[in-house]
Amino acid sequence: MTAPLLSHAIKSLTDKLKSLSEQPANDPIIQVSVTIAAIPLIAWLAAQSTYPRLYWKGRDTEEEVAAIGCCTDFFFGDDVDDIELSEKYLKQRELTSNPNIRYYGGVAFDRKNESWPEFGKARFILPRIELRRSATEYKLIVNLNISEASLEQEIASTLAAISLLDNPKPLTPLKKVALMGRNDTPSRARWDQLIKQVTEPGFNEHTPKVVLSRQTQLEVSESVDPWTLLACWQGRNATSFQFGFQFSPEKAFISCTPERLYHRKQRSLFTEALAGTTIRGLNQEQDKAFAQALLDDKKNTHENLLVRQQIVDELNPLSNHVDADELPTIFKLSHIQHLHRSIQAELKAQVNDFQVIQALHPTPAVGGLPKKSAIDFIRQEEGYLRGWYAGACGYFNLHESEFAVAIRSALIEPNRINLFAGAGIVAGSEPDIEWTELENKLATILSILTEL
Ligand SMILES: C=C(O[C@@H]1C=C(C(=O)O)C=C[C@H]1O)C(=O)O
Ligand SMILES: [Mg+2]
Repeated sequence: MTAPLLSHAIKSLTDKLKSLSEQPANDPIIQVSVTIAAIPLIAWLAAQSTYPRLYWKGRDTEEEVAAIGCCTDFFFGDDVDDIELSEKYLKQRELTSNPNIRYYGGVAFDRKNESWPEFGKARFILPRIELRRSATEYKLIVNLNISEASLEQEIASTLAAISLLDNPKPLTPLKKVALMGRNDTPSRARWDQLIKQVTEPGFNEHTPKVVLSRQTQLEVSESVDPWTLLACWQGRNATSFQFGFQFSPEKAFISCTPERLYHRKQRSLFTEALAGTTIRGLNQEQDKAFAQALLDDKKNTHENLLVRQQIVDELNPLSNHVDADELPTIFKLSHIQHLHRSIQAELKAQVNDFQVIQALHPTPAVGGLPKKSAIDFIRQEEGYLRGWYAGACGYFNLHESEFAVAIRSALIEPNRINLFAGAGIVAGSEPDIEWTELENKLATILSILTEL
């Protein structure tokens, strides 16, 4: 049997929703779904006019999700602490035993500092409407939460959200942007000073790694559609996570990141150390030579080893056992290659996602070592607010959760694109080389946006 087209699917979803009032609900959170015919998710999302809009595609899975609207919105502003976050998380988890209910969102890089206003220190959404693809199966899903509203109210709100759905339109090709200006924070001169400070033996002795980053603001003559840009980016780095969160028309955060924070399946946890960078070669032979030089390089292998060490140390108290690759391998992207080590653990019973995030995030791949001293340095010296850049984005649910590290990311605003890139500064780091590494990390997105 072929899956019904969207309009038929919407009709049967509406019927299912209307009949909900005849059955008693087991859980306060109710999910209703129908199978639909194949549909391009990002094009569907770009055509919708409801906010928030979000998209998530895991790195090694055949699953992707586009979602709009809120059934429940957990927003944690500047005055929220980790204890409050964790309590809310646990309470919410108790509301459902359905493993298909997912909360999508993110946690800022620095939970003790100010963040971007609508994104907050953390924000998680149980969407009103989701479109999920699992391999070749597509589903239209709605979520209802009757813990705070009546079933009748929730059915009415969901039907109203469904009535606002728009049909997908093919994405129009992205036009190259006309660059009106570029502004880097920290500036090139300031970068040199910062690298000097961090590599100075007196500092390096107590803080062996700080991941310094830069915000590059591009002023553009025409606004760029974040979803079209994400779709193009996805085409260039298919082996990365791809995601985006847009809580209002004015701001969208998108990312095409290679880096996993963790993937949990029941109590099995998969994480990694991804750090150490070089460029791709122009041909296979040169590419291999760059990879080998990266594997042999002292500074880069040290950058990676510190991440491996810290992740293992953080996971040990939460786990029955932790296994980590002894030797790094190469992870290739369209313009750069990284050193990579896989790490696996079996979590102790009762360890929850929030504890895992608290322990791991931010890892020394984006923060530094020791965590506190590196983050303090970043907070005081970097000169801009990281917000969700280098934060943790993904989803959690009962049996499975997955979070990516939000690097290779951009905050899209009207007539402005903010790009972010960081580099691990350790003993032996040189300002010129690390600055060039930042440029290399932006090469893919810049090649999509500009004529470069
Ligand atoms: C911080 C970023 O990347 C991190 C830094 C790397 C490095 O310095 O070699 C490599 C991968 C990431 O761990 C970024 O891309 O913004
Ligand atoms: Mg590096």
